[in-house]
Amino acid sequence: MTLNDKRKLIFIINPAAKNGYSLRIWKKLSRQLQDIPYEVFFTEKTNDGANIAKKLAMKDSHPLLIVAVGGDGTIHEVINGIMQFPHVTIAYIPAGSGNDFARGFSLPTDPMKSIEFIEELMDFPATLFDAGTYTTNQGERGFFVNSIGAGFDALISMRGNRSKAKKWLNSISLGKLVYSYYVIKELFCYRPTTLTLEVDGKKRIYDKTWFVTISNQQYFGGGMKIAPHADPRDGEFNITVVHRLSKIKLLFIFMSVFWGGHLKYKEVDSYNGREISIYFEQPVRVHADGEDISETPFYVKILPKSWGLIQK
Ligand SMILES: Nc1ncnc2c1ncn2[C@@H]1O[C@H](COP(=O)(O)OP(=O)(O)OP(=O)(O)O)[C@@H](O)[C@H]1O
Repeated sequence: MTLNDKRKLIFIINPAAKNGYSLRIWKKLSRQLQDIPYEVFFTEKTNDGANIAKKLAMKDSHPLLIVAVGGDGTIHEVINGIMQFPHVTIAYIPAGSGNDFARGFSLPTDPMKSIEFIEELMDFPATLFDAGTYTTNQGERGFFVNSIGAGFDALISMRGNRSKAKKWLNSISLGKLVYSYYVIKELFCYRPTTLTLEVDGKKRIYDKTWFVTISNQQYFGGGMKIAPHADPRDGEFNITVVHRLSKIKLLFIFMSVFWGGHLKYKEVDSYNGREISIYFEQPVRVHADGEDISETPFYVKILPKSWGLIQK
């Protein structure tokens, strides 16, 4: 890279992530950045992260380093904005409640440590990672980098994200309690249904399915190791299906996901794939990187080494 090719540094900040923690972190970070030129943009509502990133990428063909500051929802939006713009590289400062992106891509979870290595490595070659692309029957399209999933987990994630209680529980660092509440509540109402997957041309049918998760990296749900064998650089997804089990056993297996112990149960199936169609007999909710997007059916495909991240 020549001097002219040095990346322009741009921050996109979600000031609302983790109930304002993100904005407090940014105030600290900006003091550290006093000698470096940069531009900064703040999101105001859902999807601003993607729209701001896309506008910047389209406007400027100079190499850009866009640093997302916020939670998993923020990095999800920013990456959606820059996919297919190879002159844009991504960096990330974790300032949300879940931190699955930081865990899954081996980034420090401490924002101050993150800014130090971003400053140090901002003009070095980026590491290229896989992403997934999805298309639903309703016509929604987009990208994901952590995981996409349908069924019980997507319903919990939608209920939790929309919950008003999450805001004030986040302010006392107990935001995750909201999800535990909805797990127990929905457990009594949820009706598992038949899932048909077509994975790289091969059909697989699962009756009484609770959920399917298609993972690019290991973590989801704020630190649960749903896909211990997923690797975001291997050109494949790791698929996890949980089916045919009682509510009590689901709770037990659910807890074992925190250390990846769920794979030993016969009701949990796990294998790799690149191109997958997902159909449930009764439509169920779908999340992409923990954000509610639509309902089934939908189709996903791996995009190997399709975006660059500054990584230590
Ligand atoms: N200024 C804003 N005010 C309110 N919501 C915003 C604002 N900017 C962005 N958002 C929305 O906030 C939502 C949550 O953001 P994000 O996921 O980054 O934080 P979080 O929920 O605290 O963290 P995590 O997803 O890691 O648990 C996103 O869906 C995003 O679209």
